[in-house]
Amino acid sequence: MKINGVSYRTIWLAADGAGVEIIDQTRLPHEFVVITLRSSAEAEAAIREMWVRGAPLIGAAAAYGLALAAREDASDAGLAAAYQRLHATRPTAINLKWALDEMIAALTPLPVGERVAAAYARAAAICDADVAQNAALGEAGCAIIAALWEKKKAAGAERINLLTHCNAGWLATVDWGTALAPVYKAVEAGIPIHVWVDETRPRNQGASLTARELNWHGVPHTVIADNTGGHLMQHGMVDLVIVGTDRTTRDGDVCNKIGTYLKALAAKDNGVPFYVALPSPTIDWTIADGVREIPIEQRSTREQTHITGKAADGTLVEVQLSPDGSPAVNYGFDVTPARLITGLITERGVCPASREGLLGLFPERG
Ligand SMILES: CSC[C@H]1O[C@H](OP(=O)(O)O)[C@H](O)[C@@H]1O
Repeated sequence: MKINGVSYRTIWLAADGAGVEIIDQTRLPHEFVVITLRSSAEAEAAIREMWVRGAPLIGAAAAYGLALAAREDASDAGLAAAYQRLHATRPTAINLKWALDEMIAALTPLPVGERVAAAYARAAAICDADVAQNAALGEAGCAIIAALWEKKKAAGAERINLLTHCNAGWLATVDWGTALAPVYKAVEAGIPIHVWVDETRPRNQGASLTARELNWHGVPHTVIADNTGGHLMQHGMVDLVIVGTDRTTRDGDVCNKIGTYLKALAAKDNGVPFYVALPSPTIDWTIADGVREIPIEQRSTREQTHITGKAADGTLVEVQLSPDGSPAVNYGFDVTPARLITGLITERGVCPASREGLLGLFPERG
């Protein structure tokens, strides 16, 4: 995507062909800082501390993390140890395990001396595939928006109002994004679209990252408190919802940022179409029941009790929100059952949130 006219991905190979460069998303929206990862330990930290985040980008970062690990020790044991360290960074996004499995499958058949070059090549291919998949799902989602716009335009509407939760934009992937890819494609198609941006407590990925993206891209948007969406839906101010996902089961249950389930309930109650956008590496074909089988990350309660923002003098400051001694709990994700989902938007098209729907698009998984 473009930032002030300059094209960026979220992760790329450094000019020296060894380091891996990322945008430090903990510094956004107020500071744009690029970090060069030079070790597998730094790649682990980047994922664990959410310098990079978002399921597809976590996968891409893990892939390059294993390439950095291969430079350190390309033996079977060395790669296996790095796999475990990277896999342990965050538990929910299945893209992490998917990417690590892809890397191991590509490297272990090779002589040790060929593994570093192959690792960087496979990591680059994983990134390129993510970009292509998200562009394709963006087109599929844009068709949904376009059809809805035709109806709304005929009824006299001036724009399409879309609500999204958290950040499932290009900052959550290598490029294009998932939930926001259809928005960018709709903007390219000249459809007047406005985005309601859930701030998404506690880390505020919506307010700090989705708003940042849409601001850079010139897409009309409004940041709202997480609890506002239901009210907007009751008053006909939301035409559709598109969110991302960190892991979707073979039966269509969707794990996404905490609060997604509540938006889906409100959408169902108000007859608002609720779509989930995902590239296929986000599908966990090994599980069916998302509520019971998907591990939900719990993060530091400091993310809940404190917040960081820009002070009047432009410096970034952290302040405490709740009183000393008041306990907090910080669940990172929840699961939206398939019954609440209108459709899944994938790189192969749109399908119902069901085993039959997914197998219709991915028959090789049958
Ligand atoms: C396209 S994946 C985006 C997905 O990832 C976010 O989680 P986190 O920021 O904690 O990595 C959130 O669940 C988004 O929907």
